[in-house]
Amino acid sequence: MSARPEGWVPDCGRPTLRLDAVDGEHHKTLAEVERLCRRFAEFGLTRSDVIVSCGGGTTTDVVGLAAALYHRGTAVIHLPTSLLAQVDASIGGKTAVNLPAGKNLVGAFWQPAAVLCDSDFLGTLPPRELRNGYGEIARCHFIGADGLRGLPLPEQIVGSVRLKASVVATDERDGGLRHLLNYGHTLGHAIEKATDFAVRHGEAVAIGTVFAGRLAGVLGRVPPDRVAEHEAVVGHYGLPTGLPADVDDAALVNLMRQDKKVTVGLAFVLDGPDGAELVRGVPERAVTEALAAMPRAER
Ligand SMILES: NC(=O)c1ccc[n+]([C@@H]2O[C@H](COP(=O)([O-])OP(=O)(O)OC[C@H]3O[C@@H](n4cnc5c(N)ncnc54)[C@H](O)[C@@H]3O)[C@@H](O)[C@H]2O)c1
Ligand SMILES: [Zn+2]
Repeated sequence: MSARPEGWVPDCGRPTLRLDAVDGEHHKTLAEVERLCRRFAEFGLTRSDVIVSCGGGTTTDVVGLAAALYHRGTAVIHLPTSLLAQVDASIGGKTAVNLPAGKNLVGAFWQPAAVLCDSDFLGTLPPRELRNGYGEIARCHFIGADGLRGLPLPEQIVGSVRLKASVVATDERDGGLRHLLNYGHTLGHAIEKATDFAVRHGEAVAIGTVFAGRLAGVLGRVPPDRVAEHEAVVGHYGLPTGLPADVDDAALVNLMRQDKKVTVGLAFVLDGPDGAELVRGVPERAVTEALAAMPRAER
């Protein structure tokens, strides 16, 4: 959460240090990690203590990395307060900060001792931030949790967390199955970069999910009704289904080539007869064709 004056901290019967985190991508830095660790040391925090993060995904990422590094690993509990952090960022043990060269370039795997998702926090979330979190919930439909539409929000959170936790339990270090969580993310990341992050992550993933369906259709991996289901699911959550007006298809293709899943050519997590899987070496022709057919937001 943004810097605030001293507020209420529950009495846990132990000496407690409360630190105000400064959130947002610009503060997801090693300098912020160092600032926190210095304060931990001044306070006398030991490895048998526990660090509690409370905030959106930028906060759980920074505090999680500080916890991973302090005394080579101190227990951390996350209290995520944005929908995106509840369904995604706080789960799975990835922590990271940004460098000028790119997002999340310095990090560590550090599993939280617990994650407590309290949907009451979401009552103050701006509508666009809420919708942003729905982008990650929407993509769950195609990677193993297809019954979340229409459920009450707490159940959607539980379903998304359960799915992510089960994938991470099978592949904690991102060696294979964890790729599935990147459904919709190849184009999503490209859209974020092409728009200089004016399109929020969850919105970009939503558009990327529609595209993943269309690309799977072009490649003959899924029938037309399954392609249409992508647009229907994303639209159901009130998320954008079309490309932003001003982005150039060729620029998007170039950005997608730089995706970290790619070794050669273009790679996507795509639906198919056996469910979603990572598909490498997707022909550029097919990508261009699917992009050209995407709906576009009006200028
Ligand atoms: N570690 C992972 O596995 C993982 C996964 C997905 C995303 N992430 C990271 O998560 C970050 C995005 O998370 P985010 O969308 O939560 O961003 P964020 O932390 O910037 O929070 C978004 C905005 O919501 C506000 N906010 C948060 N909780 C609020 C509340 N309860 N009421 C009112 N306002 C509130 C914040 O002040 C901020 O302005 C990115 O940096 C991304 O890289 C990490
Ligand atoms: Zn994501």
